[in-house]
Amino acid sequence: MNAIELKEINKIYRTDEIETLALENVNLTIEKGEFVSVMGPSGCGKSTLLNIVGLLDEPTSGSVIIDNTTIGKMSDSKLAAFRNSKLGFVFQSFHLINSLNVLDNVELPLIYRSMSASERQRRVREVLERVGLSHRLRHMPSQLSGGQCQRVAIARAIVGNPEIILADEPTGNLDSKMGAEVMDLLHSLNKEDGRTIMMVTHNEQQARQTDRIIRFFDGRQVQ
Ligand SMILES: Nc1ncnc2c1ncn2[C@@H]1O[C@H](COP(=O)(O)OP(=O)(O)OP(=O)(O)O)[C@@H](O)[C@H]1O
Repeated sequence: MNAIELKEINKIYRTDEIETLALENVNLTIEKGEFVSVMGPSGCGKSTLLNIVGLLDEPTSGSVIIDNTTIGKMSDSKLAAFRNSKLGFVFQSFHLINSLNVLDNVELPLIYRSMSASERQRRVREVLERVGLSHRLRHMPSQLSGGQCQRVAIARAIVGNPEIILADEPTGNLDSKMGAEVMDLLHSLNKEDGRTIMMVTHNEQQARQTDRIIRFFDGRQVQ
């Protein structure tokens, strides 16, 4: 079973003056339960790829298939609901809401689901326990270390129980010890919970610990 399939993906950014071919004929299959790294030099198209897989941007041509559903023309609300149920996002700079405490940040993806408040609270506490932050529920992001912020962000990414986690340089802003903790957590979400993970990274050592490295150069897959 495949979690992610890309077929003949091209992405061209057009402005008045220039056209940039950011992805060229990308074909990619990621199986359910795989942990894959995406590597390549700055500007080679990694973020563009992650945005397309994450349904945050559309390819210029080609097809995107997530969990056996071909993403065609869906209304914005259908697409948002699909994204919300299938995909969890983790970013380099955490993207937490600074004015909300840990509990409220993690609850956000559940707000639009038909779920009772008590069920939401139960689920939020469960995932915060999963990432080892049960003792920091009422802290604000500014009162947490970088590694803790990223663990809150991971809890938020998994609270809706998505099968796929997309991580864009998840340890890029962390020192090596905190980075290793975050990587351990991602590996356990993959091995123990069976989630598919696609991670962009510049860290060769972390990439080698994943099942497969996909390398890009100049918008093309090189192996
Ligand atoms: N909105 C945009 N408009 C025009 N060109 C863009 C846009 N976004 C990205 N590009 C171009 O597309 C190419 C791929 O960019 P992308 O951000 O995907 O690279 P990247 O591999 O993620 O780089 P980095 O490692 O530096 O984050 C680059 O040449 C970039 O300049």
